[in-house]
Amino acid sequence: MWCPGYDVLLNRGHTHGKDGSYKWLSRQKRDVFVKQAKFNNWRCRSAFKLIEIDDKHNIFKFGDVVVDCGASPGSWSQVTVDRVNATGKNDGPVGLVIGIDLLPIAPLPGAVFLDSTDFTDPSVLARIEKVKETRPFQVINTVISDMSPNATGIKSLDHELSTELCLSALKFALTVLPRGGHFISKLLQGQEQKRLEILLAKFFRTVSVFKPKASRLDSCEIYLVAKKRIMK
Ligand SMILES: C[S@@+](CC[C@H](N)C(=O)[O-])C[C@H]1O[C@@H](n2cnc3c(N)ncnc32)[C@H](O)[C@@H]1O
Repeated sequence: MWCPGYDVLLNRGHTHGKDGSYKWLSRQKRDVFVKQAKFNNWRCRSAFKLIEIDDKHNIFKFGDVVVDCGASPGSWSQVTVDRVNATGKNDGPVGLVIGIDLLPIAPLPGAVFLDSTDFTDPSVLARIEKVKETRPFQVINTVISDMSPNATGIKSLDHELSTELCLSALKFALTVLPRGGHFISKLLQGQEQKRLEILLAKFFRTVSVFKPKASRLDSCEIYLVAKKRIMK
């Protein structure tokens, strides 16, 4: 999905004050993805990561049901709602996004949010099943997870905590996904990455590692993209 300014990755890093003097901008202010997210009404810059992932890997289809783990403030859910709903056709397929997060999430048409909810809580599956009472659906086509642990700053520990979140999303995905379903998860890189890739390859036809341009270069996050669930 192209949007104005999207390809402009470099910024000068400074602006001029009223008196013509140089003023250095904070990283947030000179970040083109932050500006572009505001322009496009995405709730945060993370939206562009999912846009890149889906543009490259063709994950979402009209009518899909997607579970978004770690959904707050909701930009991945916004992108997903856009991509699973046929636009301009009243009789087009209607998709659904079910977002879960520890934090509150502002309502979004096309999505149902279970906020203030720990995704690792065993009751989550039952709560998602309950969504069917108000928004009936047949299957969950894709599970996406952008869950991040509270960073400790200790790289190996952050990796361990991120691996646990990735594994809990995978366990859920393997419980709910039908043959052909897809799974995307953030991972803070570290020694378990290869083992996770090997594990994913047992359950999905293709597994790739993706670092979106919108992901900060100094961040050790990558995304594992596992396509087409295999049923043995
Ligand atoms: C990077 S943010 C997600 C941003 C989101 N993808 C978006 O585009 O708006 C990571 C989120 O993971 C959530 N999270 C971390 N651990 C979680 C858990 N155990 N259960 C639910 N959410 C969790 C955090 O609360 C945080 O909101």
